[in-house]
Amino acid sequence: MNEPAAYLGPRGTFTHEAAQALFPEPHFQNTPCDSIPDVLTAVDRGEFNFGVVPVENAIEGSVNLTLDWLVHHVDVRITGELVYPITQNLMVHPNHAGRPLRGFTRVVSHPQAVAQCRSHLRKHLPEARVSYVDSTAEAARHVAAHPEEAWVAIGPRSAGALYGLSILESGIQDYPNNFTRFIAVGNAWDHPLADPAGMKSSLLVTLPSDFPGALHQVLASFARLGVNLTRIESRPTKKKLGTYHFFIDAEQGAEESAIDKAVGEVESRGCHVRRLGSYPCYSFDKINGMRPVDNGL
Ligand SMILES: O=C(O)C(=O)C[C@]1(C(=O)O)C=C[C@@H](O)C=C1
Repeated sequence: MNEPAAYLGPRGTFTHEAAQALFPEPHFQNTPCDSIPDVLTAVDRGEFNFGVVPVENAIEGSVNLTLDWLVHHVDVRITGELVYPITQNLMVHPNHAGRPLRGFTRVVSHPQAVAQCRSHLRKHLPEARVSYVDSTAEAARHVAAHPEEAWVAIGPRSAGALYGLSILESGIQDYPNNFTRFIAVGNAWDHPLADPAGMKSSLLVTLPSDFPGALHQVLASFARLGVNLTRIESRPTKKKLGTYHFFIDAEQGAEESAIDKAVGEVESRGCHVRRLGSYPCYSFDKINGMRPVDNGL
């Protein structure tokens, strides 16, 4: 059928790997976009039925660009989630593979990837300047395109293989349990390979005004109805300093209507609640025992 699914590209990003797990080829055709806003906007406009973007990392936390774009620029449904293992690698043009680490002048990567390796970089590449690009695979492509420069890219092994880089070091993230949560957006689809580990609902809650206990009351409604919240994240409304939207992820338990009841209560207190989607959650190791995608390289 070859249904196209958009992902944060170019080929070889972690998001590409996540997209391949969520939307396996040949049934789907994973198609790169240049940035997270491009993926979300293309899905919002109906140019793609499906899209995949990162939303949270175990070390660095939220991918704010994804959260903000979901709130302010598009109206797309979250339709699935994948928690995927992240191994960061230091990769260089083969011309420089024998150079000592301190001889490299520039580190190129996505801000999330750099942040996941901050101590490692301070220790081993203290003099190198950092240049940020829109994805780790873009960083690999950039380093490959400048063989005359002593630059390193941080990113997945698959990007290194795709753009002809040598791996100098693997697993350079500062903490071992590095995972990123990716979301699928757009239309619902049946994942052909796996049973989900569970179901979640994502909600965007905006308080009517700031008064003592406002957020407490919201959380109390979920607690009273026995709804387990797995995440709460605030982002500025961008309208006034000190005002926030709250992203709340709620586990869908046995009592299916509990979330609806909690949302009803919260709305009756004057809060605005936008439902971002109810969706199945996949964990990479549980997708039919698959190992991390190697992009067939
Ligand atoms: O640049 C990539 O490879 C991406 O897929 C983006 C991204 C992110 O934004 O979090 C995805 C996973 C890793 O946490 C690092 C970067």
